[in-house]
Amino acid sequence: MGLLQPIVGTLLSYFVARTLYNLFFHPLASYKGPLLWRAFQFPSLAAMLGGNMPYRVKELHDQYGPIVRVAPNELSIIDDRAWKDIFQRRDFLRPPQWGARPPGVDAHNLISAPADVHARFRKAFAPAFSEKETQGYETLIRLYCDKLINTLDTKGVVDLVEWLNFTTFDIIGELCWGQSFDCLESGKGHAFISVLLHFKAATIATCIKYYPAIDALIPFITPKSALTMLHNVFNTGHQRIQQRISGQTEPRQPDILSHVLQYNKVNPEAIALSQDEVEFNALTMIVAGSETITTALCGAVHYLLLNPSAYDTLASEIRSNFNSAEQISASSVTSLRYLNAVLNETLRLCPPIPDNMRRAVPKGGATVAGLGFPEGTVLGVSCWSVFQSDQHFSNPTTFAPERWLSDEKGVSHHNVKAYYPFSLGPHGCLGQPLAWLEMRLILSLLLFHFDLEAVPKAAKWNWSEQAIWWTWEKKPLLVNVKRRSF
Ligand code: HEM
Repeated sequence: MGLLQPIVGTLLSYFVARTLYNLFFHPLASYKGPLLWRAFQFPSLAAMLGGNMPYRVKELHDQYGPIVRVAPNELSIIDDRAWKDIFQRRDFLRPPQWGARPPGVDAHNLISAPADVHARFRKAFAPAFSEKETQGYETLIRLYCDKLINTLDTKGVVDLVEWLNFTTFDIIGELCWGQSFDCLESGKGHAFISVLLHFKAATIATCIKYYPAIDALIPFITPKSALTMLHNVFNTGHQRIQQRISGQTEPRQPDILSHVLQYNKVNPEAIALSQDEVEFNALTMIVAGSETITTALCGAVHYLLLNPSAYDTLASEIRSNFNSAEQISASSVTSLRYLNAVLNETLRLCPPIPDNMRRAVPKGGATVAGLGFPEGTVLGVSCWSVFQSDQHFSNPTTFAPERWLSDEKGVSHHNVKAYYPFSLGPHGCLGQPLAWLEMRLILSLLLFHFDLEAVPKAAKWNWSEQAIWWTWEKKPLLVNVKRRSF
C-alpha cells in the first residue's frame, strides 16, 4: 500500500502531463482533429481494429479539411502535392510499427527494410517486373485464365471473390517460385493462403507495436497454434526456395525467382540477397501480388453489375473487338479505352490499399504540401480519402468510367495528380505492369465468354459496407455466370 500510492500518483501525473503536452505544446498542436484523437493514440487504433479506419479518416477530412490530426504524432493529408513530396523521397520510411517483422523472422523484406537494404532488394527484384519481362509471363498467366473460364463454365452461380482469389494465387505461386497452389484445380483455398491473408491478425499485431510493454509479451501470449501456423508458412517458403536453389525444381519458364537468383549469381556476396531475404520477399510478393488484383477484379464486377449501361458498353467493346478468345491477349487488350476507364474507375472506388500509407518525416524535417514538418512526424496519405474527395473528383461516389475518357464532353472531372492507386517513387508498386496485365486479361476473358448476372438477393450492397483491415474484407460476390451465345 505504501508504494502503490506514489506509483499511481506518478503514473497519473505523467498521463496528465502527456495529455496536456499533446493538446497544447506538441509541434502538431495547431492541426485540427477530434480532441481524443489529438490527445491519445488509442482512438485511431480502435478504428483500425474495428476495420473502419479509412472511413473515419474520410469523415474527419470532410469535417476538418485537407489536413487532419489523426493521432498525437500523425497527420492525414489529401492535398495532391503530398503524393510527390512524400513518396518520391527515399528517406521517408514507414514508421517502425508499420514495417515490423513477424515473430522469429530476422531477415527484412521490401516493406520492413531500411533505405539501403531496400535499395538492394529493389535492384534484385525490379528486372523481374519490367514491362518486357512481364509480357513474358503471359503464357503462364493465360493457362490459369483458361482454367478459370473452363471451371466457371460448369458452375452457374459462384462466389467470384473465391474463384478470382484462386486464380490470382495460382498465378503468383507459379510466377514467384515456379509452383502453383493448385486452387483452381482443387476448387479449394490453400492452408498456406489463409495464414498469409490473415490481415486482421496483422492489424492487431501492428496496433500492439504502439505499446512496447505489451509488444514484448507477444511471444508469450500468442497462442502456440498461431505461431505453429506461421512457422509452417515460413517452412513451406524455405523448402520451395531451397528446392529451386538446389535445382531440384525448375520453373516451366523464367519466373520472378529466376531473376533474383540470376542477380545473386552475378553480384558479389556483399550485395547478394541471403536465402532468408529471398524467402521473406517471395512471401511478400505472394500476398502483394494476389489479394490486390482480386480486389480490383471483384470491385470491377461489383460496379459493372450495379451499372448496366457501363456493363453493356464494356461487353460490347470487348465482343466487337474480338471474334475469338485466341485474339484476346495482353497486347490486344491494352488499348481498349473503355476497359482501361473501367479499371481506373474501379481502382478509384475500390483501391486495393485503401488505408493511410504512413511515412515518418526524415532527419532535418521536410516540407510537404507547402508546410514544414519536424523530423519524426508521421504523415499519411489514404487512397480512400483522396479518391473520394470532391476536391479531386466530381461526384466522387459515382461509378463513372467516362471521367477517364478525356474527349468525352460534359463528364465528371478527375485530378490525375491526386490519383496514384499504385503509389509512386522508390516504394511504389513493383508489380504494376503485372497487375495491369492480369486485370485487363481476366476481365476481358470473363466478359467475352460469359454473361454475368447479379444474383437478385445479393445484388445491391455497398462496397463500403465492407470492413478494412489493411485491405478489404470482401463480402461474397455472388454472380450467375452464363456462357454467352455467339
Ligand atoms: C491492382 C493491383 C495492385 C495495386 C493497386 C497495388 C498497389 C500498391 C501500393 C499502393 C503500394 C505501396 C504500398 C505502401 O507504400 O505502403 C504497393 C507496393 C508494392 N506492391 Fe503492389 N499493387 C498491386 C499489385 C501488385 C502486384 C501484382 C505485385 C507483384 C507481386 C505487387 C507488388 C508490390 C510490392 C513488392 C510492393 C512494395 C514495394 C516497395 O516497398 O518497394 N503489387 N502496391
